[in-house]
Amino acid sequence: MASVSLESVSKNFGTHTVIQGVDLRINDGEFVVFVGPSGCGKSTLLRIVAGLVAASKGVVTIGGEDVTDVPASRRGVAFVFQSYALYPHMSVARNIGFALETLGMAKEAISQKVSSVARMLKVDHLMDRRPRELSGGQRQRVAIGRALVRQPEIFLFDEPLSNLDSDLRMEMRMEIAKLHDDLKTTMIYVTHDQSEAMTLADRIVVLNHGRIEQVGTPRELYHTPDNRFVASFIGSPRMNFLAVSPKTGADAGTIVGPGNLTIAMVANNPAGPIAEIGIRPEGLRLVGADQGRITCTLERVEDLGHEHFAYCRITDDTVWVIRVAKAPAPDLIGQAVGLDFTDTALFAFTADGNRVLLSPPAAGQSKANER
Ligand SMILES: Nc1ncnc2c1ncn2[C@@H]1O[C@H](COP(=O)(O)OP(=O)(O)OP(=O)(O)O)[C@@H](O)[C@H]1O
Repeated sequence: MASVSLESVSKNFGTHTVIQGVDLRINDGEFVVFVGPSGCGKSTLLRIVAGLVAASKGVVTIGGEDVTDVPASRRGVAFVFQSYALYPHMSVARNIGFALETLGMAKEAISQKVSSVARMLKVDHLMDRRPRELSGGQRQRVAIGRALVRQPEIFLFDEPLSNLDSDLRMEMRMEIAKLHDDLKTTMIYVTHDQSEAMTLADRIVVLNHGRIEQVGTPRELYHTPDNRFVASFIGSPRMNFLAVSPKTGADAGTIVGPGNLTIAMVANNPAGPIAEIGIRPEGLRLVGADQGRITCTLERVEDLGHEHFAYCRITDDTVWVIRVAKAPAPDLIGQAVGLDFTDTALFAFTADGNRVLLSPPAAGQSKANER
């Protein structure tokens, strides 16, 4: 096991800066997931840790040792790619054991290690097959087996499950979580998939334009995002937002918005005026037109079986999504409805996207339950 630290790491490809001054410490045995929009630099950052891409600036440390100039093969890391990258002409057994062959390990020892890894990953009945004779899930298990057999200090996964269908993804996700529980090896994992990030990670790193927006546990990011970017990125369906105007003068201490919305707030917030509020789909309740705190038009309902999503138009360019347990009556579509919520469900943001508190935290309240 090993810790990883990145200090002021940047990467340029020509004039294009892809990673900008990243500082990050990953603890021994931790499972850290990188998320962020396409092209934000997740894979590049992972490759910098692996040594497959050289940082333009900064220092990479693994297990306390500066490895910035150490080649990938001597960093004690194993990489699992989205594309599996198996050797097509080799059997499953040779694919898994090949790295040990190149190290010059004795045949008998390789065979024992390969068998034990193959049993663990449930591919021991496929040892003589070639990769083309395997399903996507089986190929990914072999790719993980190939990494596992080397007993690396750190596992790096770059979207390992994105070629699999949703059932297999779920199954493999549970197996990767179990692997981490059993081995307790440091793992860094890149994904586009929210549920993978939320369920696998000890901590999630949210990247945007090559910078870290926030690092935290899945719960911290969901309940106490630092800014609008993280608030909108974490959560599916995403948080609802609405532009609002804080009142001044005699009415200071209230925000007003469309649909007769009025919200009490701290007057003269030191971080700057509140420009936008946010609320998650489960923080809203659909009620009668004149019973809610905001009036809107019910436009559409999606039925997912166990839950429903109602889409309500608040203004010409704002539609909110509400998670409802029971589908509203079909004749309500196109009609005015009300939305109710408590202030504790609200998030507030300044015009430059920083999150601010609507009311001062109660004495002794921690960041984890701050809203
Ligand atoms: N070898 C390279 N040469 C030039 N530009 C590159 C190279 N590798 C990556 N990039 C650019 O760096 C940026 C970040 O790419 P990267 O693959 O790290 O993003 P990502 O967040 O993993 O994206 P995705 O989620 O789409 O896989 C992109 O703009 C990409 O085009």
